Amino acid sequence: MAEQTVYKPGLDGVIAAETDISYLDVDAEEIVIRGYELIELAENKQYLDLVHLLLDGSLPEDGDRDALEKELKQEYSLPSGFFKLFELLPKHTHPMDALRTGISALAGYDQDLNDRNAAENRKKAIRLLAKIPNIVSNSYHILQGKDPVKPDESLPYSANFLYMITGKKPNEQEAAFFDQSLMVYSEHEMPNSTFAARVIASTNSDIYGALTGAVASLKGNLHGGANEAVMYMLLEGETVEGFRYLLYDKLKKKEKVMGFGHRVYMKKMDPRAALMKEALRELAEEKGRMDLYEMCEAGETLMREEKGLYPNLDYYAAPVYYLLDIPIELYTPIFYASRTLGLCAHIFEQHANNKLFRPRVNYTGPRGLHP
Ligand SMILES: CC(=O)SCCNC(=O)CCNC(=O)[C@H](O)C(C)(C)COP(=O)(O)OP(=O)(O)OC[C@H]1O[C@@H](n2cnc3c(N)ncnc32)[C@H](O)[C@@H]1OP(=O)(O)O
Ligand SMILES: O=C([O-])CC(=O)C(=O)O
Repeated sequence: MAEQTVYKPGLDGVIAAETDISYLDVDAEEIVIRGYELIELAENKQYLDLVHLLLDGSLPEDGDRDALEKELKQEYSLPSGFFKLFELLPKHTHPMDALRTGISALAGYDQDLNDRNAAENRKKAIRLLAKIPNIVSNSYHILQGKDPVKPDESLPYSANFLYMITGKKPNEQEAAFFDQSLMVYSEHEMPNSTFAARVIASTNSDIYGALTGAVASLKGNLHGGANEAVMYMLLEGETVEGFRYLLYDKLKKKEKVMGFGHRVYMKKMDPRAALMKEALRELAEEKGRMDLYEMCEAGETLMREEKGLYPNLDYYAAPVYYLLDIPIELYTPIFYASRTLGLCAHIFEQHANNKLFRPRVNYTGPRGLHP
């Protein structure tokens, strides 16, 4: 007789892996990343420190961060002729689709595609972390009929990413909030995209394939695509009253309100959203856009009172990106670019201790039919 197992729709609450990368401890309100707490890291460290933590196993010590940054800068450029790929795409292609195409294409340029020793894995991750911001920014510019923006090696890693997107050198505050957003987006245990990447990696498929699948997963508006959707909603609302009206209307029509709810946090605020809310307050004050902050707060209050739902990271990251002058279609690609870090760590872990993912089903169809 077949072994009896319990069916959990959406694998809700199911343990899918053993990992030493990260863990959401909802009761303790901690996002544990290799033993450290993500919010504390985001308040005190930089994205490159997290890169060092996730790829090299520890926070950087004297000189390590600079050395890492140097390695990344050496890998910024894309293979010659690579941008032609984006010239061939229809102009209305979404940047997430362009990114998916770009990552997939990188596989062909990797001479050691299936080499998986620790040194080679690290090299692949560095290459991807260096090149993906270039793909995100410049596939967008090319689709817009503009010239690509060359990376500026005089800028720190994340400031350069923001510069390649906007074409303007960010000031210190803008660069710091952008870097902080990359930190909070970098890794989050077992979301759909990480699971998708690990499922693909578990067939012994290569890192580019696993990352390509993860782009498709992260694009959906129940996952990463929500940050872009939040901003369109805020713009449609226009004012506090307009936004409240829009949200009431969505709730009345039983539509989901993007940026609220979370499979793991459920009825609690995502700790990362609280950090981005504070970033939004400071940026809004600086840029004279407290109206945007007030709209977001009004939405937060309404959703708590009406539905008992709390904001997730996407709700507050979206208006932060708006105030950083980032085009809305790039919000989800930026999330992905940052998450490349966590995804690489998970793919390496899957390859190092692999068991093919292959679950079973509860069959609900007919039997005994004949042609
Ligand atoms: C960084 C990130 O990727 S975070 C996630 C970003 N995604 C979003 O913001 C999209 C909006 N949120 C959602 O759709 C959900 O909260 C999810 C997908 C994130 C989590 O979903 P699940 O754990 O599967 O919960 P599910 O969608 O079944 O929701 C449970 C109940 O809460 C309601 N609910 C959950 N989120 C929302 C929401 N944002 N707006 C309105 N109602 C909601 C559902 O309608 C459902 O109600 P019901 O039981 O009366 O049918
Ligand atoms: O954990 C999840 O399901 C989604 C999420 O917040 C993330 O990927 O950052």
